[in-house]
Amino acid sequence: MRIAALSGGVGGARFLRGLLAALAQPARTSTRGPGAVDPETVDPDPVDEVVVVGNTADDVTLHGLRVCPDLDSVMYTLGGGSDDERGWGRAGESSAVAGELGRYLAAAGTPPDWFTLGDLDLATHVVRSRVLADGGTLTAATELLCRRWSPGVRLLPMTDDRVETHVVVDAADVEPDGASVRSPLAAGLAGPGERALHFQEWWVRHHARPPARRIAVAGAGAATPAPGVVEALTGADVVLLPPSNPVVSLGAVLAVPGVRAALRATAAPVVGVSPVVGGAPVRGMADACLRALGVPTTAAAVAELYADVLDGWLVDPADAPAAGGAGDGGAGDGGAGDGGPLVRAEPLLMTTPADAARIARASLDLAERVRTLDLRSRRTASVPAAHAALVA
Ligand SMILES: O=c1nc2n(C[C@H](O)[C@H](O)[C@H](O)CO)c3cc(O)ccc3cc-2c(=O)[nH]1
Repeated sequence: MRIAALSGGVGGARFLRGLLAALAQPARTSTRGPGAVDPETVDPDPVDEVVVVGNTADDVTLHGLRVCPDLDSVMYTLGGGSDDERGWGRAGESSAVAGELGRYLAAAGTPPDWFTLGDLDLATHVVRSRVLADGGTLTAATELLCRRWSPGVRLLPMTDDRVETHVVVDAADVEPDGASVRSPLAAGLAGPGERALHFQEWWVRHHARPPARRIAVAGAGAATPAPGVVEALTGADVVLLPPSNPVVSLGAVLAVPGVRAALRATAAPVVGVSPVVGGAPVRGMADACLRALGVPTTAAAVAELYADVLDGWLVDPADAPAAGGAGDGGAGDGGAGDGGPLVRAEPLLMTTPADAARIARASLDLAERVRTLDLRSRRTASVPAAHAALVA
């Protein structure tokens, strides 16, 4: 079995860690007792490969280094080197270089005090930037970095082209200063009385507080999928959409037209896990991003963003009555309507690795159920307008 997944940062990475744990366990419990494995209970369809297509629209160039937060979150988390408490970067990190950089740049009047690159993490960005400066691709850099981490998946950037999410805000809400990110991709995004902020500046520096008038995944419209991405999605037996941010993470991956086209074309069941539980994002500030698109923070509204690609939708029991879609009458099934994906309920708060493994197993079970039913006709023919509007 070949599994392909799209991913953002921490939410996607933790789901994927659960997926690998679930795949490492026998599918059913032996009748001979805990720990024993009956030959007939071993999963008859072993997993050949898991390919992860990572979001690169959060990427930012700082101090001349290309930083790829979402690819790194997946790589560190699956490679056992992430700082799980903080949610990003390396475990056991220090910040001596950042401190010294701060002293140099404060003297120049441009303190970069809102985005910290740790000492260990810096090595990752140096290696990546060196590959890129030598004319290599982000795919090649990612492959090289993953050789050190052995994440247990094939990690691919969504594209080798430069794509960056920018958030257009009211100019009166944010004063420009020397610590702002400058990016050539911001050109032309802001109209009169507006300012385009690099996503990291809006998210990390301003905590997503300045209301977003628009969110633009700049460069996506002209970008092509990185080598292997289309093949992984069209050749997969199952495609999973983890509980990542549906706008700036999975929305950005799907903003690359060839990626969305591959998902629309794949014969594999596409199953998503809701990032919204009880009307609130499970982590991060996804509600601020959804608001910019005019989309309510509900599991049903997020499913609508994926309506042209989604066959199965895992929601929390708290959201099941309102989740829409089609139920199949199975245990834990929360759907009721006629159209849309097959909806199933499963507690989605991912507090422990065991929760992540259980949720991943439930998503694979739902994919299996989708496979036995003919649900592809429930997908919509056109790309949902709110997601289409992200492409710039
Ligand atoms: O809130 C922060 N998030 C930081 N993040 C997290 C991050 O940029 C965002 O949370 C994600 O991009 C959103 O998915 C980093 C990620 C990296 O890979 C490398 C460095 C950082 C630094 C910060 C930081 O200083 N503050």
